[in-house]
Amino acid sequence: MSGPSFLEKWQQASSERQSLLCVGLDPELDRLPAPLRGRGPEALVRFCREIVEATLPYACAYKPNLAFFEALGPQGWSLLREVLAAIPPQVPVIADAKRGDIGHTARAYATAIFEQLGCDAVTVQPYLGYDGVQPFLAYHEKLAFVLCRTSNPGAGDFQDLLVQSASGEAQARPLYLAVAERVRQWQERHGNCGLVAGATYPRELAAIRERCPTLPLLVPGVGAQGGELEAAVRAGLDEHGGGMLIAVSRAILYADGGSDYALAAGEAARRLRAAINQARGS
Ligand SMILES: O=C(O)c1cc(=O)[nH]c(=O)n1[C@@H]1O[C@H](COP(=O)(O)O)[C@@H](O)[C@H]1O
Repeated sequence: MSGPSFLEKWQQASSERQSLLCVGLDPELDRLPAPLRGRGPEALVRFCREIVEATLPYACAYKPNLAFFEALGPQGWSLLREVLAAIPPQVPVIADAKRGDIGHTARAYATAIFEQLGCDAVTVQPYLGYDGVQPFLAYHEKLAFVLCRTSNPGAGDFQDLLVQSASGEAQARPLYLAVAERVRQWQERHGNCGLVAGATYPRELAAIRERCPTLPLLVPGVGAQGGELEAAVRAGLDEHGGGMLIAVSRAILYADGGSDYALAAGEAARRLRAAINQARGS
């Protein structure tokens, strides 16, 4: 029998901790705090585990970005597993992997992330269309966050291009809104979709929320990327004052570069949760 779904874990963790904060785990060897620097990959695992312990009271989810573990070489995957083992099973984990490929390759990616790593959700890109995402959605208890309007400076290069459906029925709209509309249709069929929308673009985030009133939104870009927290929260909330995860990595991980790093990370997470809740009006 399978355990609780991503949605069940997220709702439980979010309401228990009164939190929409998702802590991003993006560790880099040369950014480790002074007491751990130069002590090898095991120090990186220790760092992540201490960050998890310190932020746990304030987090509704964790989001390790696989790139930072893959960058460690052949050991990366097992180091990631050691980090994941420190996250209590009732707290959901989103593998930030930004996968997407032709169907049978996407199936292999989904197996790796959901069955081998045991993560509860994943980030995917929609460029290949439905059959590139469907293998992830086939895991009913998991969730796929589809990139919609990303947080980076080049986000608009493609995502803002105006597109029209081949039949010409719908009005031309930016590609990111066409993605949002399509993912809303996938959601009706599968029930386990979400969207990624950057906090750095609150206007676009609001347009996505308007078209997708009930889809879970994963919202990175607050902190190191300069996204304005209050504007993002207001733009992304659903009608129940939730429905989003504000994902923050560096502003928590590197809140202090000295020996107080874990304490400082916990304090940064506590403040972020409070600021998010203030913007929610709760
Ligand atoms: O999918 C993501 O999480 C993501 C999408 C996006 O549009 N922008 C974005 O920054 N991210 C990820 O979110 C994290 C942001 O990290 P910080 O800027 O340090 O909080 C990184 O792991 C990014 O890869």
